[in-house]
Amino acid sequence: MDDRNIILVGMMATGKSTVGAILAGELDYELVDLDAVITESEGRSIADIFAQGGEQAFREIESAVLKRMLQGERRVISTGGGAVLAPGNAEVMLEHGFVVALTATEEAVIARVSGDENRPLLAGNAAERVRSIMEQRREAYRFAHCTVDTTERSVAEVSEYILMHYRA
Ligand SMILES: Nc1ncnc2c1ncn2[C@@H]1O[C@H](COP(=O)(O)OP(=O)(O)OP(=O)(O)O)[C@@H](O)[C@H]1O
Ligand SMILES: O=C(O)C1=C[C@@H](O)[C@@H](O)[C@H](O)C1
Ligand SMILES: [Mg+2]
Repeated sequence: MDDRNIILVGMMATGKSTVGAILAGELDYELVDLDAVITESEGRSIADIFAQGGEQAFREIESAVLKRMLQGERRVISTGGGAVLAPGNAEVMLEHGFVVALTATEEAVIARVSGDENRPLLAGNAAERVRSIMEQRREAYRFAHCTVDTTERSVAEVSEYILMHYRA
């Protein structure tokens, strides 16, 4: 058994936060939810950061917090859906832990985000936005050490699958 961090990446609503909490409990690792750390350290919501500084400002904060959180071990780090986008972030994640990409079909993502108002990038027609973002990010999560499709799996099954690969 090693002490490597586990880093979860993937599109919005693929279950990074939910599965991260289960993994951290199973391994007795520290849970780091990047969106939550950003909100707490900034003292404002993600929606406010986007509204006040635009997506670019959010990405700069996100990259700085990510790099800070990777300086440690025995952590499960649930990243935000776009944390893989800034240049260099994928490399730094691969260097500091076991990176797992969670995927789901467009239909599953749309169903899971319906009624949730907390995602500024989905403002307007959420289904259309999900389709367009998934198209743009088609390649963005491929760098991970391991990929798990969450569409037909419960969060418990996803966690178990990740643990099996992490321990292998
Ligand atoms: N495997 C799954 N099966 C069914 N529902 C799921 C699954 N994984 C997550 N969900 C549900 O989808 C919603 C979003 O999950 P969660 O917040 O964990 O996603 P996320 O990847 O952290 O999203 P974000 O990138 O926006 O932070 C929650 O309601 C959660 O219960
Ligand atoms: O996919 C994205 O770009 C985002 C996902 C969320 O986790 C938040 O980090 C934010 O809403 C942006
Ligand atoms: Mg999350």
